[in-house]
Amino acid sequence: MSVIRTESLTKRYGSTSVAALDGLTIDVGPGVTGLVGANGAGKSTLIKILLGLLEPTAGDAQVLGHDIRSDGTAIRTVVGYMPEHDCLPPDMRAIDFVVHMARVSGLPPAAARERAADVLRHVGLAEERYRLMGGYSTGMKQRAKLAQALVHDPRLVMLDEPTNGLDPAAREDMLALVRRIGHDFGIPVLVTSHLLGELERISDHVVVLDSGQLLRSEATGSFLADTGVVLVEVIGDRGPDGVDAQTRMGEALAAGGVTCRPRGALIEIQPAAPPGGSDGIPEDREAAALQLDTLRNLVRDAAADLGLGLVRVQPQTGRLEDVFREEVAS
Ligand SMILES: Nc1ncnc2c1ncn2[C@@H]1O[C@H](COP(=O)(O)OP(=O)(O)OP(=O)(O)O)[C@@H](O)[C@H]1O
Repeated sequence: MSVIRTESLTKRYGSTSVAALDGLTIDVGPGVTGLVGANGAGKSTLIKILLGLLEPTAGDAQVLGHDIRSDGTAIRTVVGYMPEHDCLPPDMRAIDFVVHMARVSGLPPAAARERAADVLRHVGLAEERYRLMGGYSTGMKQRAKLAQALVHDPRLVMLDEPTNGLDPAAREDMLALVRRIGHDFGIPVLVTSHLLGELERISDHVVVLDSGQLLRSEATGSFLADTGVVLVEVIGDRGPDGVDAQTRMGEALAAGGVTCRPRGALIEIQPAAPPGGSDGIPEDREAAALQLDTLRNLVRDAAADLGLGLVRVQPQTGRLEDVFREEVAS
């Protein structure tokens, strides 16, 4: 089921020749989707287009089945939006602001008050809801912005850099809240971050943008699992020539045709040559599992031949940040 679909979406601001979005085609489903990319990659531009707040230069998009060009109002009725920048009136109390936003969304007064108190409690502002927002910390402001995005029971929420300006503890709290929205409340979430690794723990799916273009769009699991690198650790005695266990094992693996190198106390095995992907990482999971099995057997036999203890043979899961860097560099 598609929550968001875009087709060759392009946006040029004014007469600039550089496109903020450049032929972007994505299909976003339910769950939490992380939209990541460096500053200026086009994340905010995409969100504003999806909300019908900004006209694309070319291309099409639908949000929950609504067309962005003709159904902007309908989209904003069913989508909760947390903007990147501070948009909170400093001389208003959070409770009044969130009630106001609920009323703007069409909730009657009593329901708006009840719902506002509920969402403020959910985001952790129960105690502070009667304080003026001008005196809030950045973390409290981000929570108030999140509360107003949730107050009208949206069917989808778009959160633009919700962790911006937060210290590590507040950042973790915010990420946990985002995960709850997607997983416990079952509301699809599109959440952006310029910190590439930040969303990998809470996202089901990741869309990576680079200079307005789609770099990758896939399930977070496959993103993180396909480095193809395997780490090996052995323990044991030095050889008769004084060579340590790690080096002996590395030499044995190399003699068996395995590309490897020391990494600290570990041995890092690079992905084998195809079958499969051009970089040696098989494209289908079955082939990858088979390749790993063969490698495990080879490693086990080499350790046994040398009389070494095998502490671990472990596929290295990648980090989104590394995948991104490698792809931008290539
Ligand atoms: N109103 C505007 N007028 C002209 N150029 C703009 C405007 N808004 C954004 N841009 C440019 O479009 C590109 C994409 O910007 P956008 O804000 O969408 O990126 P972003 O990924 O959200 O970055 P950030 O994380 O810094 O907000 C950038 O080069 C930016 O300078």
